[in-house]
Amino acid sequence: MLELLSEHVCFGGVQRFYRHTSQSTGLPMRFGVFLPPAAHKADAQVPALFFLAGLTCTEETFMIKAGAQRAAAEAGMALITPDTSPRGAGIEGESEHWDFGVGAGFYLDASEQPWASHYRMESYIHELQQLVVKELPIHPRRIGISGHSMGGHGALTLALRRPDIFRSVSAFAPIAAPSRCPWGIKAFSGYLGEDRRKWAAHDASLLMEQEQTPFPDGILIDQGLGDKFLTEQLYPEEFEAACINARQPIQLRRHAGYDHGYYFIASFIDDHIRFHARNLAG
Ligand SMILES: N[C@@H](CCC(=O)N[C@@H](CS)C(=O)NCC(=O)O)C(=O)O
Repeated sequence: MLELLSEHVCFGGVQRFYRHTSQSTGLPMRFGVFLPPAAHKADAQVPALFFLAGLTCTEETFMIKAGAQRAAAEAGMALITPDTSPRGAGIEGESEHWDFGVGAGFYLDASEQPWASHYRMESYIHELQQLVVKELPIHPRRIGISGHSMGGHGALTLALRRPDIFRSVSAFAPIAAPSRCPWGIKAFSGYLGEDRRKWAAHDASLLMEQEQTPFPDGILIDQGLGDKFLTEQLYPEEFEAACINARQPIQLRRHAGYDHGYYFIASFIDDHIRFHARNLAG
């Protein structure tokens, strides 16, 4: 059951925000949807791009800051923006850190208490995918996924774990080797415990080592070279090397001067929308 929170006409399509009760997290969750003009036609089923945002963000951040709606309207593509964590779980200290807990769900299902009951963001994204396909004019199999930073980690890992659902994948400045960076180590220790075998199932570079070209149309990653988190937290070169070993086509574009923020994302989002539109056309 979807509760419409707001609706705005945008580039001939419509920007909406919804709330619903999630079985996966056991809590009310919010998400954003942009439907392009092509979705207004009778019996329309448009392709959709899930965009997973990064640490401290909400379902609104990408919709407000990336300026993606113009290209999505032109490409006839829906945009779906989930929140970045459950909210209101009532776990002591869940809002104390900006890189763990609220706003930092890392798109995985926690196995450790007190997080395991509500912090189930991987299951939630799958629940949301099924919900939007059922309730909105979205094609059930033409679904792509992208994301930024923690959301780039989410996009790469969810796509690698379920390439049958997410048929096209890209990322901006992803946390590409979380098992070896401070953000990833903190999140994986807290949500998954200390057994590093569990971590490997949620680490894009380690997952890619076990793969054989899951995305023959390629993976697109953009990375700003002025990104203050690049050296300590992101490691896109590790994911690139794993792709080359697995014969997975990858385009890792390195952009001089661009930082980690949404001015960088806004500069290249149109390329990502067109990349996914091409991959999901068939
Ligand atoms: N609060 C952090 C930064 C958090 C941050 O940069 N978040 C990124 C994702 S990892 C983001 O998209 N923030 C929202 C924005 O830039 O509008 C700091 O103090 O360095």
